[in-house]
Amino acid sequence: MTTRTSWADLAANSAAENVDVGSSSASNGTVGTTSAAGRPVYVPPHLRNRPPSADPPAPTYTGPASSNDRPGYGGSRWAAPRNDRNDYNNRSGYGSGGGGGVRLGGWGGRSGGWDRGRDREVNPFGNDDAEQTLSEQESTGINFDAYEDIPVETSGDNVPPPVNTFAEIDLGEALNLNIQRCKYVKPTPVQRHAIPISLAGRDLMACAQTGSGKTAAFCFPIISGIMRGQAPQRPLRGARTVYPLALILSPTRELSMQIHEEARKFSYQTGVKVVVAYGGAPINQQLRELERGVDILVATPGRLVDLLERARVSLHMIRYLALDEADRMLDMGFEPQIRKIVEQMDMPLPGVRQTMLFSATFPKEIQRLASDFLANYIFLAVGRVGSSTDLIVQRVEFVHESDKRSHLMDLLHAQRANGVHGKQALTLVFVETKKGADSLEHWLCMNGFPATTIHGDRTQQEREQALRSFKSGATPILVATDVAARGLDIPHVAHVVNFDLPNDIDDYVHRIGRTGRAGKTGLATAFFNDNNASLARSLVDLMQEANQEVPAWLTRHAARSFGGRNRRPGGGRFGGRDFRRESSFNRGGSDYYGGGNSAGSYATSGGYGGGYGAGISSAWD
Ligand SMILES: Nc1ncnc2c1ncn2[C@@H]1O[C@H](COP(=O)(O)OP(=O)(O)OP(=O)(O)O)[C@@H](O)[C@H]1O
Repeated sequence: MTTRTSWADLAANSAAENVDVGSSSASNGTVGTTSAAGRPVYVPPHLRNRPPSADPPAPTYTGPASSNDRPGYGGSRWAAPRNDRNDYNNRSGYGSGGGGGVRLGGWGGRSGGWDRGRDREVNPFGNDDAEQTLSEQESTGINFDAYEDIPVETSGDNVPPPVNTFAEIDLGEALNLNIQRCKYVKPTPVQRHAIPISLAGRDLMACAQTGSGKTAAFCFPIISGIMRGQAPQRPLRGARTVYPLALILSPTRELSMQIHEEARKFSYQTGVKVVVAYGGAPINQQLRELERGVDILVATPGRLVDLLERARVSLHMIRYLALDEADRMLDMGFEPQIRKIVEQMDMPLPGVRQTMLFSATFPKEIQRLASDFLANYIFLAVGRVGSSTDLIVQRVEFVHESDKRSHLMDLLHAQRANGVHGKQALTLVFVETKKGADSLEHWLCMNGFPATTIHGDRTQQEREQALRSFKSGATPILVATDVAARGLDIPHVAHVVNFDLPNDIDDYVHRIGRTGRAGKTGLATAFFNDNNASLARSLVDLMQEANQEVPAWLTRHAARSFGGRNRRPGGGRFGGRDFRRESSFNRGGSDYYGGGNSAGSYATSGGYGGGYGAGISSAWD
């Protein structure tokens, strides 16, 4: 099913909502797990990790459900099934089919902040008065029209319909208030589709443009699900083992920190506690934070494996698993660690937990791997790199290796002369190696352009300091390796320069996506030479899709090149398309993408109507 979506149309529907649209530039949360995140009040060990005392008594969650408990489409896995949409007020928890009206009652598990009798919850919005926050914050005015006509494609079995407004979805009052505090007036296209899918309890593989709000798309259903679910009874395995209910994995420390900051804002005063754990920072501090209680754990894979091996974290109670930048998490480097976490520890199986995979790119071979983690999932594709919107102007210039520095200098001088290089206009320069990053930074500084670097050889403290200095505009040029290519949401990045182009077109997509975010425009310049020949064809394809001007010399390069890994026929307007379309599922000849009903034949021929990963994999073996 392909639907056309107009954000402009949605503007009319959001009249009932009274705040202006804006990005979350209100962000001023603390970075990492500093003690400022909450002033601890002593809690005896036997009372730790217990649901807050104000919670109503609730039925016990007794660990992974039996196969009979696995819900099909239409109900959350973690709440009592709800047949009558009117009786939710009588229940302490309920499943949501998504798409209902605003409901204020029926939230069984939690209400209010997690600080009750324990830690004090620091206001991540930096302002204790919510009303004041709403009225006083300056609107940053996301350009919703920019997303008009964005192509959306969904496939899978019984896809829940999208929503037009947050008000249509029953996320819970406390979360709705935080959405307002973030100044999110209406859902972005990926949120319109992904949130109802997740609220319906479905597994999801979602591929949506950079900067289009994927973080909220997976955070909202998780927070909402934990809020409405039953208060868990964590096993008493060891006083020091903690049992998060949701796990969000991301490939880099900085991205984990950013997701943590966002999730803390979304979960403010909901009773849901978010903790982050990542490498390079003192583990003891993170352990202390975990001991104070955790519902949602945001982590990088390496640090999480460490915590699991020390038996300080158990995944036994995981109800929600989200992988951000999922294609990166499953590529060569990370896959063994991810498999260990997801398949070899004590995490509930696919179909028992709910799994959500998000990225702006989803190569088919990675989809194949990823589907091991999913059960009867829905594939969602929403646009690609500002594709139909031209949010990012892409320029490619032929620059010999030896001329790159002087060429960069020319660009920066021109920028300065044109006034683009003001305090708020930041330039992100991608290079291939850590050594190259240091040496370019040094050279820029020597030539009067304040720059800093972020790469894997710097200490975590240095990395964080560099990012802070760049974000604040104190050092308006950041020279980075691919460690900064994914996920980082830095307002005011006006220009991304690919000083060294990556070998993979998907990496290019993520890099240039550091600008032109949330409806804003940006510029991406790439230095191309003969060393980048293998990228030529996919670069031309991508630029054409995005209505960019392609230089004739690049088209000639593309005509000469053979494509290889980077040629992705059929990718079309999206960063990926459901690989099941071309797999053995199609052998029966049924077009299960035509609509919800045809999925029946898909399920039958594919043999996983029951919604289990094993069925999926056997179908292509
Ligand atoms: N509904 C909304 N209304 C306004 N702004 C939003 C909305 N949802 C998200 N945003 C803002 O859009 C920006 C980009 O969001 P986010 O970082 O989640 O993008 P992403 O899709 O994860 O990008 P990437 O692919 O680069 O990781 C953030 O500043 C976020 O606060």
